[in-house]
Amino acid sequence: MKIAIYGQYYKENTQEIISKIFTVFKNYTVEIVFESNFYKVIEEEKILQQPFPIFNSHKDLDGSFDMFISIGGDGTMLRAATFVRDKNIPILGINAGRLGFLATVPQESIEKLLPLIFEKNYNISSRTLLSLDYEGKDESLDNLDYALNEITVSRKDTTSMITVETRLDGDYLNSYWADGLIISTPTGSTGYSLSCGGPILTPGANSLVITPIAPHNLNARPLVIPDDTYIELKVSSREEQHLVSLDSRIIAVETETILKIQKTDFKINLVEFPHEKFLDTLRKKLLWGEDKRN
Ligand SMILES: NC(=O)c1ccc[n+]([C@@H]2O[C@H](COP(=O)([O-])OP(=O)(O)OC[C@H]3O[C@@H](n4cnc5c(N)ncnc54)[C@H](O)[C@@H]3O)[C@@H](O)[C@H]2O)c1
Ligand SMILES: Nc1ncnc2c1ncn2[C@@H]1O[C@H](COP(=O)(O)OP(=O)(O)OP(=O)(O)O)[C@@H](O)[C@H]1O
Repeated sequence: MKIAIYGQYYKENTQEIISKIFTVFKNYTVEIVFESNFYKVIEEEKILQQPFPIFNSHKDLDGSFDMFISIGGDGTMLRAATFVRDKNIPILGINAGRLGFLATVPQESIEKLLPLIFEKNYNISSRTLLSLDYEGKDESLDNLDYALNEITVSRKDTTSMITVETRLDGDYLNSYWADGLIISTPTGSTGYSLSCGGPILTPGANSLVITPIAPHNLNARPLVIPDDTYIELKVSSREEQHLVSLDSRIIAVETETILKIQKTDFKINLVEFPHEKFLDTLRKKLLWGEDKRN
């Protein structure tokens, strides 16, 4: 099995996590390839007993890889998706972070759960993504014009609200007067959208959520729409530019630009183990099980 390993940070517990992974791997035939920046740091820390091959960018990943292991929190998982892109390589998230909604394997369970990938005892949770297009698209996007969690428009360099004219399949929906607007996938529904009052969607729901950020149209509420809807947003503002975010990445765009948002034709596959399924994560991470009355 050929496995890519990626992490954004080296912290005091990274060595222990890598050592647990290697303890499992030594029982199987595994070809390990590290992401180059992560490899540089762990080499400096001298925790590897032999050299390993590296990959530098998404271009170095191909169909020969069976699995992509992300060591970190949800932010690292979002970055992992930018390496994997449309390559269909399943991503397994080891949670070295805090919440770990997407990175579902706790450090303590590495030795128990990792062997399951070799026994093929896991499910794939396919996640919908959103793509962004507009005339004069920013080159800095470097083809990273899609989001696993959400695409958001928001105000820039002003405390004044922006107006977000919104069309669904060409039909006028509303002009939100707000700090911004979130278009969220089911995956992103437990992220920013949730903080703004949006509903939680299970990963398999074929829907998207449009959630305004602090709307002054007090009647405006989060709206669930089919995920094959073609969404157009046009922001008006006192400023010349507004912000557009795709997950953790952010760019400035001229106001009055028509932003075209739709579902991508590929998905990101997350590895899901028994007992670490979405519904378990909901109860554990959003503390639903903490109400002692039931
Ligand atoms: N007010 C908010 O809630 C708010 C504001 C901005 C961004 N975000 C979220 O943060 C994401 C970017 O992550 P980052 O690491 O760069 O920022 P960050 O460091 O500010 O982390 C944001 C938090 O959101 C959590 N998170 C991310 N994706 C999630 C998901 N799908 N379900 C549940 N929780 C999730 C992370 O665990 C982390 O605790 C964005 O995609 C957005 O969803 C949330
Ligand atoms: N490779 C790693 N080794 C050890 N700890 C890590 C590693 N990557 C991340 N962490 C820890 O997790 C924290 C958060 O990481 P990350 O930015 O990936 O997630 P996040 O978006 O903040 O989400 P979460 O709430 O899940 O932590 C880091 O500040 C660090 O403490």
